[in-house]
Amino acid sequence: MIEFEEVTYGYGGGPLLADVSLKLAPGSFHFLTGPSGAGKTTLLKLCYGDLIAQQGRVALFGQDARLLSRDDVALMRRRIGVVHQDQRFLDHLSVAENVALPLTVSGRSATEADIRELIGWVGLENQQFAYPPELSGGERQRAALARAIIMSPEVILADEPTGNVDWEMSLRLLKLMVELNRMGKTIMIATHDLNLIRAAKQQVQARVLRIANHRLQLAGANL
Ligand SMILES: Nc1ncnc2c1ncn2[C@@H]1O[C@H](COP(=O)(O)OP(=O)(O)OP(=O)(O)O)[C@@H](O)[C@H]1O
Repeated sequence: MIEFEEVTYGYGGGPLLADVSLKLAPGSFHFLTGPSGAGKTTLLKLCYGDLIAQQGRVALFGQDARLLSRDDVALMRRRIGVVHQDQRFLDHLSVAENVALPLTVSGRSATEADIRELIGWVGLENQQFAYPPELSGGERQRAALARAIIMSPEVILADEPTGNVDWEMSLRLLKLMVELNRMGKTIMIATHDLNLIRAAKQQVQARVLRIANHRLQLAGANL
C-alpha cells in the first residue's frame, strides 16, 4: 500500500532521514518511534504525499508519489486517513460538523445517522453538538480519529494520538485503533510511549520501527 525504497529527506543542512526502506502491507499494524526531532512526523508526511522524497522512491498504492496528479492526490487522501499531532479543528463548527468536514469538502455526504454512529463509536455521543474548544484533550483526540476515518480510508496514520492524555484514555484510543485494524485497516502510529506499544503487542501483531541516527530500524522484541 505504502512503500519506500531508499528514501532520503532533509530540510537543508543534511538528511534527516537517510536510505529509508519501508513497506506497509494491507492490514499491517506498525508503530513508529524514536527521539523527539528524529523525523517521525516527516516520515508520516512522506507516507501521505505531503512531502516528496528527495532521493529514492515512495509508492502510494503502487503509484510513484512524484508523479501523482492533483486528482490522484485527492483520491489518495481519501484512502489514507491522518490523525495529526495538532488536531486543527474549525472552532466555529460543532464536533459533528468537524467530523463530517472531509465529506463536505469532497462533495460527498453521509446521513446524520452514519455520522452519529461514528461519533458514538469513538464515545463522543454527548459532545457531538459541542465546539472544539469545549473538548478535553482525550475528546479532541477521539474527534480527530473520527474525522480521519469518516471517508473509510484503507490506511490510518496517527501522529502521537495519545499525546497529552492519561493512561486510561491512551488505552481507549489504542482499543479503537486495534478494532480498526481488525476491520482490515492498515495502521501506523507514531509515538514516544513505549508502554502503549507494550500494551498493543498483547492485543495485535505489531511491528515496531525506530528512527535512530537518520535510519529506520526494526526494533527488537524487548522494548
Ligand atoms: N518544515 C520544516 N522546516 C525545517 N525544519 C523542519 C520542518 N519540519 C520539521 N523540521 C525539523 O525536522 C526535525 C524532525 O521533525 P519531526 O517533526 O519530523 O520530528 P518528530 O520525530 O516527529 O519529533 P516529535 O517527536 O518532537 O514530534 C526537527 O528538528 C524539526 O525541527
